[in-house]
Amino acid sequence: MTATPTGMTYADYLSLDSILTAQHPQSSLHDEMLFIVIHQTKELWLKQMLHEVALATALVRDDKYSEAYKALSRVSRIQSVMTLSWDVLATLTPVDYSAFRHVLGTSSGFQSPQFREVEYRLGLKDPRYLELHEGGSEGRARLERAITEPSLWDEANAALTRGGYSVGSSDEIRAAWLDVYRRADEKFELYQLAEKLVDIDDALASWRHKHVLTVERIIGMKRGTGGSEGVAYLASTLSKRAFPELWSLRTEL
Ligand code: HEM
Ligand SMILES: N[C@@H](CC(=O)c1ccccc1NC=O)C(=O)O
Repeated sequence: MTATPTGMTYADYLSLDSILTAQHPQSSLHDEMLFIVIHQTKELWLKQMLHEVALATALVRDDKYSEAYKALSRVSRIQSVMTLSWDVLATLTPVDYSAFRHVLGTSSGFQSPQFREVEYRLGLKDPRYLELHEGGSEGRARLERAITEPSLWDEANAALTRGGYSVGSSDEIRAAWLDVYRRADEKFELYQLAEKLVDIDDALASWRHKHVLTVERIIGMKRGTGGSEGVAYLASTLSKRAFPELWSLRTEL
């Protein structure tokens, strides 16, 4: 292989010096490295998901549906990889995790601004989670923007309005999407958009299921480091839906 004319190397391009020196285990225990790498990988995938969701939201706003489907399909494939990665973490045994769990202090997935931003950008805007992020921090500022700006679901419903539907209440939103599903042949652009959104909600629920199952496998019914009840709290999030009307309308089909 010849060098590129710019002199750019693999290590330069990927900032390997930064990312491969960013693992700082707080114990000398072997398995803590796995815990760190799994979580750092997750944050990189969340970053890519936010990048795709932002693009898809703008494309839906501009009625560029087939380009939006590409970004949305990529989001659900990333979610599949994240769900599969629970199987790697499940090799961490309860005894091996409890040996270093104390170094985590009160840190927790609760404090991941990117996870919450994904929820907010999709349309799941629960303001109670804002308080978990320190006022004035970069994460808090991002979440405040995300909760204010139109979500992917807001833009999908705005597309319905442009298509002549009225979407003032949840009942109207469900009735409008129900009509799209019943007339999928004519309304194929909106119909396909809706099914891409269901793919994402479905994949998010699968990720949540695997999280709660893996957590029960590793810490049983212990409380979470973030202060929640643990498994009971995570189980309570399983019914969350970013696009609830796309689920409830199915009873009518
Ligand atoms: C040993 C492994 C893990 C355990 C025992 C665990 C446990 C928990 C618990 C108990 C909570 C509730 C908050 C709390 O009280 O701390 C939580 C929240 C969370 N965890 Fe984990 N977790 C683990 C690994 C992971 C991994 C690998 C990810 C991401 C890939 C993750 C992402 C999250 C997120 C995003 C939340 C917030 C969820 C929400 O509010 O809906 N966790 N985790
Ligand atoms: N809540 C977990 C700890 C945990 O999940 C965590 C702690 C620090 C950094 C990342 C974590 N996991 C979720 O993103 C526990 O209760 O053991």
